[in-house]
Amino acid sequence: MKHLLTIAGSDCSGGAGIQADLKTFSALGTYGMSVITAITAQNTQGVDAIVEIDNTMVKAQIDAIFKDIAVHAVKVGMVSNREIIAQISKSLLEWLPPFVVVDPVMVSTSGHHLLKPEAKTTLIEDLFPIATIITPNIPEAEVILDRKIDDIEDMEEAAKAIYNLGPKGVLVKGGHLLGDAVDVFFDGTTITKFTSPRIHKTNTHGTGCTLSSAIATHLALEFDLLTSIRKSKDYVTKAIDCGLEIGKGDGPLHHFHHLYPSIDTD
Ligand SMILES: Nc1ncnc2c1ncn2[C@@H]1O[C@H](COP(=O)(O)OP(=O)(O)OP(=O)(O)O)[C@@H](O)[C@H]1O
Ligand SMILES: Cc1ncc(CO)c(N)n1
Repeated sequence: MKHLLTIAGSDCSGGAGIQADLKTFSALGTYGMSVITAITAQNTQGVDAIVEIDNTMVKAQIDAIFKDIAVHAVKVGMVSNREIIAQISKSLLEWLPPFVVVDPVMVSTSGHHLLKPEAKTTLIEDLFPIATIITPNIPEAEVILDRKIDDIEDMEEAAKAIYNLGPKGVLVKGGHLLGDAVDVFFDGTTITKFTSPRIHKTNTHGTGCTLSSAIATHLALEFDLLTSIRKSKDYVTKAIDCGLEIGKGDGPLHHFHHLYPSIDTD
């Protein structure tokens, strides 16, 4: 049994954040654990309120887990502010989990800052260099690089430029473009594109959280990086396609363990 840890924010409506991560870990047959960095009051329509957790409590949660339980991979999501980011970086450098997937969550679809704008530099300097892979969506890649991304060629250039900020791999996600959902990966030598047909459904709340947790899970299950991305994209595509009609806005994904019977969980 592999043990997965998410360090992220709570989404009380269960579609994104910690809740999406834990559902993904379970659906893929692993044991999930969580360090909560912030509590959000949100639903399928938007974010109403955010409370950040004190960084000493973030440290205490991380230490409580690592001093007792082996962690086979970590996913980092919403990290809110500079103090929390610096603490996570310090703690991960101390405990050294084998894989760290960083989803640089910044602004919710409804326009709320899930990362304080002044914390962007700390995110880049403290977390990118310890990441096995980082998974920005197009708006996040634009903020990281301070440039526009309009097409797949721009995504390729962005993946290469973000790679120079220190992660071992960069996946620029194409959910925000039109046409097929194309994600672009760069590992320092080769660009690889992952394409799936765009699903015309509104239940896409939490796609990014789900993809990054699934990548962390497949890495823990000892798949290589490219296979982990491919299997994770397949998981997200199926989970969107399963179509849950929950809430009045952008609904959540359906995490279906019986779609993935082939994963050996011993
Ligand atoms: N309508 C869609 N049909 C098929 N795949 C999609 C669709 N929307 C997003 N994806 C895929 O879902 C994954 C997440 O990409 P996306 O760009 O939506 O991330 P995100 O914006 O971080 O997600 P979130 O909604 O959690 O903030 C990518 O693999 C992307 O290609
Ligand atoms: C807690 C949380 N993390 C990440 C996202 C981005 O999907 C969100 N909406 N909420």
